[in-house]
Amino acid sequence: MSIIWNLIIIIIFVLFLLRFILIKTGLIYPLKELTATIQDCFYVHQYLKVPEFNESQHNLLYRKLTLYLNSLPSLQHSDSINLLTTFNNQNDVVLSLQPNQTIRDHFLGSTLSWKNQPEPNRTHSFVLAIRKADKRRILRPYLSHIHAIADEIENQRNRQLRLFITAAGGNSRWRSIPFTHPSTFDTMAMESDLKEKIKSDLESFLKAKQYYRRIGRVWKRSFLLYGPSGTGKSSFVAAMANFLSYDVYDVDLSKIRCDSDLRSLLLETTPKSIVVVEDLDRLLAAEKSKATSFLTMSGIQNFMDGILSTCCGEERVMVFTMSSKDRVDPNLIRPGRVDVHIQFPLCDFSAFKSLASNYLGVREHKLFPQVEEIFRQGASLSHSEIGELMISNRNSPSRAIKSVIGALRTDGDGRGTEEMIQRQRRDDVDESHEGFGRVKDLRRLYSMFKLRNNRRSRASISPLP
Ligand SMILES: Nc1ncnc2c1ncn2[C@@H]1O[C@H](COP(=O)(O)OP(=O)(O)OP(=O)(O)O)[C@@H](O)[C@H]1O
Ligand SMILES: [Mg+2]
Repeated sequence: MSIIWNLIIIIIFVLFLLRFILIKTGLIYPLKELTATIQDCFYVHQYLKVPEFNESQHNLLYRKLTLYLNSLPSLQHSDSINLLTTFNNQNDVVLSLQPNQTIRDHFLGSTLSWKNQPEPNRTHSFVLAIRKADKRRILRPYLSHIHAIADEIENQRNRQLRLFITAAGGNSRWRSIPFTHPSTFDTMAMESDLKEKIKSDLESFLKAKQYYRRIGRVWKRSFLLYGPSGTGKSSFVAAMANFLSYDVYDVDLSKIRCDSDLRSLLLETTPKSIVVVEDLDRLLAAEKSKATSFLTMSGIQNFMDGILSTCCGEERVMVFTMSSKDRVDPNLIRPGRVDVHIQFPLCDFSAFKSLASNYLGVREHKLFPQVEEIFRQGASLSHSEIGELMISNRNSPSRAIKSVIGALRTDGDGRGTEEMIQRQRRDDVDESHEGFGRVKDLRRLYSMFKLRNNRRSRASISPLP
């Protein structure tokens, strides 16, 4: 009896070992193929051909089939496949069947196989082998399934992001233009840990529909980006939109007359979008000073809570930017209303190196130790100021870095700050006719003064519980 038990244990062990080896070496896939081919021998098949051309015209079904078959997970296990990039998006690598390659698919419990068959006139056809017994039951639903999946892939690929802006005149309508901002998380000069945290926060948000439903919360995530002017808050919003493939709705509160205007604007936004309110602190201060404003604090809070958005779909990200958290009512940015606070500090040495690598293509330079020393002494400028110097001297990295050193030095002993203030004053005159221009510039001046005292603040993300 014990011999039989030992034998059983040995057989189980050998089977496990064999399975492990097959999986590790990838031999499991050709083996599965072989079993499926042997099984197929016991069925009678019908062959249906989908040619690339219908007389001289492109066959639409062939095109959709190409998209569908290239998306099948089983394609990844094939011995050899073509790797292609699409015209629209060069980062989008697609797999494709090679001539005479066969791929299996499973649908409603049936196994089907497709062969990419070259034709004599340099065109191709896909040939479907379907079991005769299954044809009546599955052929129609299978073709509809192929159409649906191909359409979905096509929509995803062709999706052109749009930027919606509040139309002038206060009639609460959005106007949209293609959103082509090139900013991505890769081009943002900020701490890499912070970037990774934000990316994984956004990724886990995307997957959390059921979770939000279960805990009874609106499926949205709110971010507060705060920091001095030119430190990348707006670029970061664009990077988020590109990362998530979301449209951007830029809410200009100065054009909103009352709470109901704000409500109807929000109701007109679509799911999978980022709703942005820039310079919230400045706008709130301006609203307060207005003699007659029908936009109330509770209206703004309801808007931020996104309660209204539940009736027209969820999956929204809301972003508020401001120069400093200190000047707004803490209740406005309390946990639950704003989930993640991200600080955008002035440029430090590590951000300078990212900018130099991005704008000038230099990762190391003999002037870097000098730059580091100046940063260590407390000098700093905004990313946009340093970026501008680099762009205007992009043909000579040494000149660019020297001009940054010069700007940091002048700023360090105070002359730069004065110069910048003068420059701001000139801008002030130019912009003062534009509603909030003066308030914005005063804010910029304020950040220039702060610049001298508070250079070395580090980037931080503070997710609220
Ligand atoms: N962290 C950064 N990384 C890379 N580029 C940056 C960064 N910060 C700013 N820039 C560059 O500086 C310019 C201005 O940045 P941006 O408009 O995003 O700043 P901001 O914080 O929104 O300023 P403001 O508060 O005045 O609106 C952009 O062209 C951007 O390319
Ligand atoms: Mg901005």
